[in-house]
Amino acid sequence: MEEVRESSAWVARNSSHVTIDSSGIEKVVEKMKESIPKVEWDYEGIHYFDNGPLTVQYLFVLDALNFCFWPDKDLNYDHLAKGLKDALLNDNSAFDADRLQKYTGPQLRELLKWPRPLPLEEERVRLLHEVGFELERSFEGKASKLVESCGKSAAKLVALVTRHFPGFRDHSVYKGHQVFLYKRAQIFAADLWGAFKGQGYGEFNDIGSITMFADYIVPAVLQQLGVLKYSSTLANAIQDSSEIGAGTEEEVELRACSIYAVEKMRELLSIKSGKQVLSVQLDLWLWSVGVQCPSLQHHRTLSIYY
Ligand SMILES: Nc1nc2c(c(CN[C@H]3C=C[C@H](O)[C@@H]3O)cn2[C@@H]2O[C@H](COP(=O)(O)O)[C@@H](O)[C@H]2O)c(=O)[nH]1
Repeated sequence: MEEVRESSAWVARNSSHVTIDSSGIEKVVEKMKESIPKVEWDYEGIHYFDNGPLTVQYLFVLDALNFCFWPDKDLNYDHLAKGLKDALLNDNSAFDADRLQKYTGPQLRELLKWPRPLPLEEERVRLLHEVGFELERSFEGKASKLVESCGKSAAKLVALVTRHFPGFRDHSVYKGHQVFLYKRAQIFAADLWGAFKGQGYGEFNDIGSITMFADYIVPAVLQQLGVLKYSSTLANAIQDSSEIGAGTEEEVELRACSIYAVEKMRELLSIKSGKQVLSVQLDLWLWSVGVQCPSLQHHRTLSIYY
């Protein structure tokens, strides 16, 4: 994940609209260093888990669709995770590679028991087809084969996922520089690690190489904590819920500066606590804080990446 770290650091150095406040980082770390918040994966109890390959298939489908919930004010991540879980409990072949290639928008809605079109529904369906097609073509239809071929390396898994599945290639060109953010590919590795508790399909020797997952919740939490500071124009745009275009400087800075800031928090926390802290742990904590704060104002970008 060096390319994610390096390119995010480049954005942070050249940023125009978002700045990272090192005194804000110090304050947060000072408060956290005695007891590093440990958030259980699936603390919500909404994910499918059977300790086997079907869980891997479930998590891959989940993360293929893990983006852009906000345009429907009642929809959130929990509906997706729980909806896909119930679908699988009802029909354990629902995510077979051949079935994934055939879903239509209305069928996906029905599967998730959602009464109206999903945000970016056509894209969601297209990405499901892509996952089914490529799993069938290269991995015997099974996401578990994809994971098995990574030799317990999360970095290899992210590389393989982004190489085979164009929908996971979450990157941007910022001031002429290619920036890699890879939110859904990285969260897939983290979800495996969390669900399988670092064993079996979730065993990765390099889980520390994963960065935080640049979504629309964590940047808002970092801003509230005083870690990120926004220009007044950007702060107003977020406050007014104005849409921020995908690939704009503002959008890339919000995401890349979040990655860089969490890396800095992790480094400082590891030094101050004398324990190795993972970005995944910090992410899960920050995200859980954010989703429990209904008044949190986040940036609004129409994107298939997060
Ligand atoms: N950085 C980060 N972003 C995350 C997650 C998760 C869920 N991870 C689960 C896995 C195990 C745990 O127990 C978690 O439940 C979703 N998201 C993002 O949030 C946004 C949705 O928000 P809202 O519209 O309010 O539901 C959307 O961009 C979605 O992609 C995370 O962990 N980290």
